[in-house]
Amino acid sequence: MTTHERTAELAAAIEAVSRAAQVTQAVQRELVTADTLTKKDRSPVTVADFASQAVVCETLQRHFANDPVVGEEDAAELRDEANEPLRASVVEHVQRALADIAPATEAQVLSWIDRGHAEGGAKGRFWTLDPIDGTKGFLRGEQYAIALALIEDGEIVFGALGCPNLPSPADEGEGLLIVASRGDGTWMTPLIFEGESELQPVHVSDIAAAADANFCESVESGHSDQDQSVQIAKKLGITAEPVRMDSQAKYATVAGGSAAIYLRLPTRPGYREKIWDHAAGVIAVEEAGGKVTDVAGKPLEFGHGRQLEANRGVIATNGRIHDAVVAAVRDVLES
Ligand SMILES: Nc1ncnc2c1ncn2[C@@H]1O[C@H](COP(=O)(O)O)[C@@H](OP(=O)(O)O)[C@H]1O
Ligand SMILES: [Mg+2]
Ligand SMILES: [Mg+2]
Ligand SMILES: [Mg+2]
Repeated sequence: MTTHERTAELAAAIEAVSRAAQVTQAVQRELVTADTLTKKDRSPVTVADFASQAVVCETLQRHFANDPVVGEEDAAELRDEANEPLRASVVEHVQRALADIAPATEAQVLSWIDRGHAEGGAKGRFWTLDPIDGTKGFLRGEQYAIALALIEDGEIVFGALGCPNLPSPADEGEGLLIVASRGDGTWMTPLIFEGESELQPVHVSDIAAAADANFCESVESGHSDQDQSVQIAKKLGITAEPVRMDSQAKYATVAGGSAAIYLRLPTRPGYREKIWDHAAGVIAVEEAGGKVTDVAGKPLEFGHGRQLEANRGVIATNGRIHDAVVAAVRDVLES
């Protein structure tokens, strides 16, 4: 990183996300089997989700005791007597991930998960956490992310996005970790590494014509309208097939320049995007030189609580082609 601001946040976030990734990768190795998909068994991702949130919240609490966390999960379901086996599995994975810190008790694990209950809002400082973004990708053994961002007075100022199944930028280590700090830039490093790793700067693609873009979108047609995206791509003269991937790995892909467009087109009018599904990815793209708005071309507003109440959908681009993409989206959505 080039400046000396937010170095404490950087250290805490790297620790939190890489510890959480150790947990999610262990769960994927040990609990996700060929049967998981065919039996529609969601228990592995449930264990990984809760354990990841516990580990990130413990780490944040150790570094920034007073910072609230707006996390996707809470422990209510885990406290249910019927869920004793699930709870035991979560506690065991958290204990392993924090073995060098302290022997964690069940009560502590549940209380760390519950630290994610904050409401967010327009004033003050809070973290937002998606302990596993792309739960469907996790179960398929495809892309998922651990997404953590810091918001101050409604503005994202720092983000860390761990993508265990994206390629590492080094021979050492597994997975990709993207970090971004407002006004400073975006960097990448191996997500899990032995020894010291360098942060390398990340930049968006420099294409100037939308027709030359690769675009990415969700694997899930229920999360983003894939019929409309075909029409938008056609209008822009894009001939490349869409790159479909789960999670905020899409933002990482735009930040790193492998794609110049990420489209998320509303599938139903009532849905509101969640802040933890976007904050870390948005700052990664913006600080890499790109631009992010909603489908109407308005900036995303992170100061309205747990949801993006003032926005619909998302358009992320390399910046240079943003206006052309917004215009094409408007034409298709209005037709
Ligand atoms: N109808 C909908 N429209 C848009 N996003 C939705 C949605 N229903 C669920 N999601 C969100 O889509 C996220 C995954 O995004 P993607 O499809 O890009 O991988 C989910 O995050 P989780 O997997 O953390 O629950 C969930 O919050
Ligand atoms: Mg999510
Ligand atoms: Mg999630
Ligand atoms: Mg979810």
